[in-house]
Formats: sequence, C-alpha cells, structure tokens
Amino acid sequence: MGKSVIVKNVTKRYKLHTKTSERLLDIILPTGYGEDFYALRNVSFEAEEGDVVGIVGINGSGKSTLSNIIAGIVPPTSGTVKTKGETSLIAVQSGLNNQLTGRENIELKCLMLGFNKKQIRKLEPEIIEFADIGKFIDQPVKKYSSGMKSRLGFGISVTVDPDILVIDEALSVGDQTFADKCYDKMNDFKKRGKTIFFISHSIGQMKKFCEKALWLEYGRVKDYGTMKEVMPKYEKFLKDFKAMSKKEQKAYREKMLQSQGNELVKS
Ligand SMILES: Nc1ncnc2c1ncn2[C@@H]1O[C@H](COP(=O)(O)OP(=O)(O)OP(=O)(O)O)[C@@H](O)[C@H]1O
Repeated sequence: MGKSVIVKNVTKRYKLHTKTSERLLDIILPTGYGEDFYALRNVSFEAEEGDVVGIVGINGSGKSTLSNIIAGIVPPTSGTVKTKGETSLIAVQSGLNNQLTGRENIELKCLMLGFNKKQIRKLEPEIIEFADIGKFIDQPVKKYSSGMKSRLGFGISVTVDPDILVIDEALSVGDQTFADKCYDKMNDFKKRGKTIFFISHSIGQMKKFCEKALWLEYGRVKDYGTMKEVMPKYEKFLKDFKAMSKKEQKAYREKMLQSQGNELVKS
C-alpha cells in the first residue's frame, strides 16, 4: 500500500469582518481587509491507500475546512496537499449548484471531473437510481431538502468512483435505509483499497467505520493514530469539555485560539 494523501504544513487563514464596510472592502481590494483568523495551523499528516480516517474535533476545529482542502475545493493559504488520484467530496453543504436541476448538476459535476458526454450518459441513470429522489431530479436543487441534496451528492460522488472520498456530515441527514446503502458503498470502497475521510458528529458512526482518527483542536492536529489509541483520549476530552460551564468553554476556546496567533477570537 502506498501513500495516497500527504498533507504538509497546511495553514488556512480567513479574514474576519466586524463591519460591513470591511467585508465590502475585502471583496474589492485584493490585499484583504479584516482581521486574520487561522482555521488551520501547520496541519501535517499522511494517509495510506485503504485508510479510513475519521476527522474529529469540537465545533470550529477546522474539520470542514480541512475536508474542503483535501478535496481541492478550497486552496490552503500555505502548505501543500498531495493526493494520488481523483478526490470527491460529499458534504451536506455540497458543491451542488442551487439554481440548476439535479440532472444538470450531475452533468456539470461530471464534466468538471473530465468525463465526456457519452460517459456521462452512461453514469447518469446509475446516479439517479442511487439518489432515488423521483421527479425532484428535474427540479432546481434549491427546492431540495438537505436529505435530498445529500442523496444526490452521495450518488454522484460514489458513482464517479474516485480514489479518495471525503464525507463531511453527509450521513447525518436522511433516513436509515439510505445511510445503510451509503455504508455498503463505503465498505465496497474500503475493500478496493480507496482512501476515505469521514466526518460525523456521531462517535458511534465513527467507531463503526473508521480505523484511524485525526483529532483537530482549533486548527491544530492534537493527535493522529488508530481509533483505539486516539478515541479514548478524545472522548475523555469531550466529557471534560462538556462538563465546563459556557464561560469556561469560551475562555478555553479563546486561550487555544490566542495561543495560535489569533487576535480576534470573541464568539
Ligand atoms: N469562509 C470563512 N470565513 C471566515 N471564517 C471561516 C470560514 N469558514 C470557516 N471559518 C471559521 O474557521 C473555523 C473552522 O471552521 P470549520 O467549519 O472548518 O470547523 P468544523 O470543525 O467543521 O466545525 P463544525 O463542527 O461546527 O462544523 C471556525 O471558527 C469558522 O468560524
């Protein structure tokens, strides 16, 4: 088994705006207006082919930012991501275009992945069958429920058969039958030596499915190893964190963020 993903010193800096004028200036001026906010700071790790890595961390730790960077949707501010093969992201806030219909989204996504018209005609029925959203396939995506979006996003991502699959909370919406169907597909991917990154608020789901865990804490890698090594430590942290008062949690967050060079950290 070779390396399939190598993430080296990835940092992601966003601009935070406290005033509308700052936000507008940031759009107009390329230098960027607003306060720097580091969503990821020097994140490095490697994954092998066939690894199923759960990304864990409390809200705002940078899990979605990292998923988007691995999938090549968002560029890192600095650092590098090397991937072997095609990567596909499935997220609740999926990369679907709201104005286009489901069918048009299938075409667009497949074209972006480099498929030709003939190949798309072959893939389309398979995706539609997997998504199983009936007549909604010809409706604009803005009319979909989050479950429907997830079904379509999942359908597209697994049918195009990527080498690396990134699943961000996509199984938290929708019913159990659909989730089971997705697990079957994911298990099939796993058996075929593909790499999967999985984010879920359900620790049960993570434990059931992942072999490795990457624990992010406010933008930094707190731990990376097997589920067995990392999860007991993470669960202990979660328990302690939840036992804190809101004020203590806020102070903890501010202390952590400040230690990473963030100045504007008030929630
Ligand atoms: N486009 C953006 N502009 C500014 N800040 C952002 C942007 N996207 C994310 N952030 C900030 O970066 C931090 C990490 O966000 P991210 O969504 O990656 O975390 P997460 O671990 O996925 O959180 P959650 O569990 O709540 O989904 C958060 O503090 C968030 O507010």
